[in-house]
Amino acid sequence: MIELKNLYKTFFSELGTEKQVFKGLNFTINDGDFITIIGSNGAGKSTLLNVLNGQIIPDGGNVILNGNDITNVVQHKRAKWISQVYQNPTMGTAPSMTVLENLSMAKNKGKRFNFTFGLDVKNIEFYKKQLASLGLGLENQLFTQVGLLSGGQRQCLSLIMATLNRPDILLLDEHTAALDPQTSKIILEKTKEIIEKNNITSLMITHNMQDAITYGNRLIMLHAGEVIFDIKGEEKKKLTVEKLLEMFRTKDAKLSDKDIF
Ligand SMILES: Nc1ncnc2c1ncn2[C@@H]1O[C@H](COP(=O)(O)OP(=O)(O)OP(=O)(O)O)[C@@H](O)[C@H]1O
Repeated sequence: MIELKNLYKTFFSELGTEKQVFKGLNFTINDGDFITIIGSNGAGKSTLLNVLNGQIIPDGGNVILNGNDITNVVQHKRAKWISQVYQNPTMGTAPSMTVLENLSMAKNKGKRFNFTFGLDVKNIEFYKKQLASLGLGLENQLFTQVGLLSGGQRQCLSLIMATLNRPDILLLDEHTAALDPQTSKIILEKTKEIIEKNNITSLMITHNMQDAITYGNRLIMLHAGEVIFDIKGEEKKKLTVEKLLEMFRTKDAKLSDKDIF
């Protein structure tokens, strides 16, 4: 279980303006939750993931993982339990290394560097099986440099790499937003399969409301750094885009549709 307790975070721009993103956010993530996160630009979605992965240390409040306070644990130490796939397919993989080398590196994450990691031949069949299940031909490109792959292939590889060692928490920051609809669907389905099969606690940011409804057991909407909707279980299963929009419109007359798109 992850508890975010009374979180505060303010950013200061170079021009001296300040942006208070969180002002006392409380939020609990249960083991096995697959939470989709929607909300307008600047609502605090990425900041929330960055507080979880340790890239951003909050100004106030605590991040508690299974009863342990990890608020000030640095990002590289959290990488043992937390994996992330980013929107940009160029992040999360090393372009000048081959697919096999990237996979080997991910498999050995957190272990001491050793000079044979680039020759992880014993796992080739395992990697091939993982890649073949995507249906994008990556299993035949183990010795191709990652920089030569398409964005979709690279994002698939990032997903496989992020989940090879079954992280405790998987963070997905609009990881299919830069892909064509067909590839996006393939990766979302694979994401769902990996998460469900391994029961990985996951948070996925998306601007696609239908995807937010289709995937996961829980949907939250962030607005101005607050969770204004937290929809779970049966209620989530019955949700439609129209219902969600209606809930949003009736929540606060000051909000408009542009606040969620
Ligand atoms: N490092 C930073 N320095 C200054 N301001 C920042 C920084 N990171 C985020 N912000 C500001 O904090 C606010 C929240 O940003 P965040 O990236 O969390 O929003 P978001 O909900 O993910 O938005 P989007 O949908 O556009 O990605 C925004 O106004 C953003 O400009």
